[in-house]
Amino acid sequence: MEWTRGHTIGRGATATVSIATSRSGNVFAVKSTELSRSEFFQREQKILSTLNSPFVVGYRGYDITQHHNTIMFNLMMEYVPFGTLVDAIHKYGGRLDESMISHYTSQIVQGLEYLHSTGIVHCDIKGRNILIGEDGAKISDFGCSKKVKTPVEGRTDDREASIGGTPAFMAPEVARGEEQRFPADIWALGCTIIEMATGGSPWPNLSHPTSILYRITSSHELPEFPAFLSDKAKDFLSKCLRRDPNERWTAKQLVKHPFLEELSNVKKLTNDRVTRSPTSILDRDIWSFIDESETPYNRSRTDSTLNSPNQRLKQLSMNSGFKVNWNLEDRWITVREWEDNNVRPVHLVINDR
Ligand SMILES: Nc1ncnc2c1ncn2[C@@H]1O[C@H](COP(=O)(O)OP(=O)(O)OP(=O)(O)O)[C@@H](O)[C@H]1O
Repeated sequence: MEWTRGHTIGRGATATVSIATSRSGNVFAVKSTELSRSEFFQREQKILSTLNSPFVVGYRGYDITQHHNTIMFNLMMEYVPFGTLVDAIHKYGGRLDESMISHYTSQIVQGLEYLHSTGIVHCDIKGRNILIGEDGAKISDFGCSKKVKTPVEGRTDDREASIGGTPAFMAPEVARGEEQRFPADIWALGCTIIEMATGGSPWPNLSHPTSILYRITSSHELPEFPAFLSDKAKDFLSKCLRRDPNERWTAKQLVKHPFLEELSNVKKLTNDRVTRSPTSILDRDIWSFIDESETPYNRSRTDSTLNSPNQRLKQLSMNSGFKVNWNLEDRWITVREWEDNNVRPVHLVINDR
C-alpha cells in the first residue's frame, strides 16, 4: 500500500507516531522505529494483527521503508483522534468524575475480557496506553504483551518468559518477578482507575521505580482508594486490587459489576477534542512533584540503605530472597534475578516512563 506520512501525533520511548494517508484517501496512524530497534514493535505487530475488537486499537498492516539511510519498521493502525486517557484527565482539570471513570472503565474491561479470552496478557495497562476515540476508550501499545495459554488450555511456565511493564502499575507477583498473567492486567486496571480519579500515580509519594518496586514487593499495602469515590466504585477497586492474584476478579466477572451499570450522563470527548500532541512528559508532570525522600516512609529510614538505586535494590533483593542486577539501557531497566546460585531465566523489563 502506498501512503504519505503527515504530522507527528505522539512519541513513545522508542517510536514516533504520525498521521498518514493512503492513496485512496484513508487516514490511519503509523508508528515507526528503526528496524534494528524494532523487537518490541514486531511483537506488537504480531499480536495486534490477530485482534479485532471495538475496545482495542485496530490493526491496518505493516511495512518496511527506507528514510534517507535508515531502514524503518512501520506499524499501521486505526487513527484514534482524541489522545490518551492521560490527556483526557488533563483536559478535565486533573481528574475525571465518577461517571466518566465508570464509562472508560467499562470499555477497558470489555477490551481486557476480549484480550484474555484470546490468551493475550497486555502487561502494560495504564492511562498512557489507553487511546480515546469517537466511541470512547481503546487499549493500545502491545509492545510488552504476550500470549499465554488460556485457563482452558492450561498454564504456561512464566519463569521462561520475560515479564515487565510500568512499576507504578505492577501487581505484586509481577514486581517480585514470579508471573504475569491475566490477573496482572486486572491489578493495573485498578491502578488506572486511581489514575483517572486522582490524576496521579497509585503510589503518589514514590517517584523512583526502585522505591515503587520495593514498596510493592516488601509491604502488604494496597494503593490508597480515593475517598470521594462511591461505595460501588470502591467495591469495584477492591475486586481489582487484591495482592493475591487468585483472589482478583476476572474481566468477565468485572463487566457485570454494578459500578459499570451507571453509565448515564457521560461527557464524551468527541466534539471537544484534545488537540495537544501527547508526549511522554505528561507522566513526569503528574507524578514527579512529590519527592520520595520527603515521605514519612523514607524519613524513618535514616540509615544509608536506601540512598542510591543500587543500595535500594540490595535491600530489595535481601527482602525478596533474590539477587538483583540492574542494567540501565536507554529509558528501560532490565532486572535479572538469581535464586541461590541458579540463574533464573526471568527478567523484568521495566517501562520507566
Ligand atoms: N493509533 C493511534 N492513534 C492516535 N494516536 C496514537 C496512536 N497510537 C499511538 N498514538 C500516540 O502516540 C503515542 C506513543 O504511542 P505508543 O505509546 O504506542 O508508543 P511507544 O513507543 O510504544 O510508547 P512507550 O513509551 O509506552 O513504549 C501515544 O501516547 C499516543 O499519544
